[in-house]
Amino acid sequence: MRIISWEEMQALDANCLYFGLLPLQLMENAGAAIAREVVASSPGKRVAIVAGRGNNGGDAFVAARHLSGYNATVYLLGRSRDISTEEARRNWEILERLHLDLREIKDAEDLMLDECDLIVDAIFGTGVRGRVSGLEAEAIDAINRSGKKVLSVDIPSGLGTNKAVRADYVVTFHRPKPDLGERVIVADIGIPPGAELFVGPGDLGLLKKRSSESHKGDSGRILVIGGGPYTGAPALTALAALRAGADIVTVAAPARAAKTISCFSPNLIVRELSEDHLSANDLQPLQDLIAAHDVVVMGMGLGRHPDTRDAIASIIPLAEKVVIDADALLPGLPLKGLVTPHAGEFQRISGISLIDLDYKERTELVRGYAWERGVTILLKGKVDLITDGEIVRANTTGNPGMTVGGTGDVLAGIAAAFYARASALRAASAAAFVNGRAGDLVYLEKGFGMLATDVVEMIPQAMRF
Ligand SMILES: NC(=O)C1=CN([C@@H]2O[C@H](COP(=O)(O)OP(=O)(O)OC[C@H]3O[C@@H](n4cnc5c(N)ncnc54)[C@H](O)[C@@H]3O)[C@@H](O)[C@H]2O)[C@@H](O)CC1
Ligand SMILES: [K+]
Repeated sequence: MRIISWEEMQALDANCLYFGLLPLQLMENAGAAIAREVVASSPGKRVAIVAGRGNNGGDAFVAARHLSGYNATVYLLGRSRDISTEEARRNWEILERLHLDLREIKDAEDLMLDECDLIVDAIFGTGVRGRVSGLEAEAIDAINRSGKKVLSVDIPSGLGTNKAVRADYVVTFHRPKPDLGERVIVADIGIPPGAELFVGPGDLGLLKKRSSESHKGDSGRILVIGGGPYTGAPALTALAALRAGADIVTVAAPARAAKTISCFSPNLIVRELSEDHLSANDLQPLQDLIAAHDVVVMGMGLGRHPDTRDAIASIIPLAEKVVIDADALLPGLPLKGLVTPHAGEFQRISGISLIDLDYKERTELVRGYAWERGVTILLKGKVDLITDGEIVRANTTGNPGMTVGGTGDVLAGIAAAFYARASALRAASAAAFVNGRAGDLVYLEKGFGMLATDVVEMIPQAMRF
């Protein structure tokens, strides 16, 4: 089973909530799973549950309720009025009303661990931060000194800090996590595969955060190489990248197009290339520009001049991170980074037709192609498909109004901005979600009268939750 990182698990939790799977439901399943393991492994009927005031404790409150027939005592470290989450509080209150054996303790000496057959450790889960001291540290020491069998809920409490529980085994939820040691039981808590497949707001949390001390350029410098016969497309990409949080966006465009692009917005920095189409003559200045940016996004509005094809072939290998879109999607060219075709463009580069195939068949073909070429593909469609050849994600935001010209250019800009802050797979997943959601928000106001520029303006709102 694939190990999931803690931050991925947090993102998954956020997506579960977005899809309507409430934390209280997951907590019920988590607590029931803990109780099942207690029944399966406890040497006797006396169980001491040592709980903190967060959701890790909440899982254990649920477990206590499921342990009828057991002699369970719940020790809450601190006061019940300091329980920090709604879900944990609600479960505590049920236990209170039903008169289970509950003890709110101020001192670790009040833990009667000698009397039990098994300790359930639910002091901290993934929410532990900083140093552990005071009552919690003393309780961890008491558990470690007890000589009793210890079952930790989700993780050994305090793992990764100055003080941690030494667990005999850990019941963790949904998937194995890193650093849990050898005796780990993975409990299903009712998160279906779709919650991992479909992109949601949790994926935005996987982009590297902007820190409060960040400097100009820290959040991404994006170079758009586009324009020629068309000028609107690269401008949309550039503006979308800015709205998605990039610090600096430069558009490098053929001479005449560059002049028009400059007129679209004073926010754009535009560099003029030498001719009226991209050609090998511009490789030197482009090489310098590429080195000065984190991500290159190219193809929008470039046209099909034969010189342009050769120039694209030379540029792609120069960029460390590149988003390849539109007119840069040509057969026989090198591929790298993130490739963003619709089904027709996918056929053009790969020779693979996706027409009349069902979702599964399409997914397998696209995943296989991404694997073979060593790239991440964002296949745009009614349901967007994102894959790096191993992991497959899907996005369902967006609406038929988005068939208006330019929304693909917007998506490429968002993807480039996010790519500066994450892997191609994470960037493409979050970008597909945000682009579609921005379109959905515009649709509420403007219906099918939406323009790609409206979608650009809605990006910041689509990123807020
Ligand atoms: N959807 C979800 O998020 C799910 C979460 N679940 C459980 O929720 C846990 C995470 O819950 P929480 O985020 O509430 O966090 P925790 O329960 O791990 O801990 C947070 C609590 O500890 C306190 N705390 C943190 N660091 C401290 C320190 N160094 N010293 C003293 N107190 C400290 C916080 O103020 C807060 O009260 C998971 O490990 C798992 O057990 C499960 O219910 C399943 C679903
Ligand atoms: K724990």
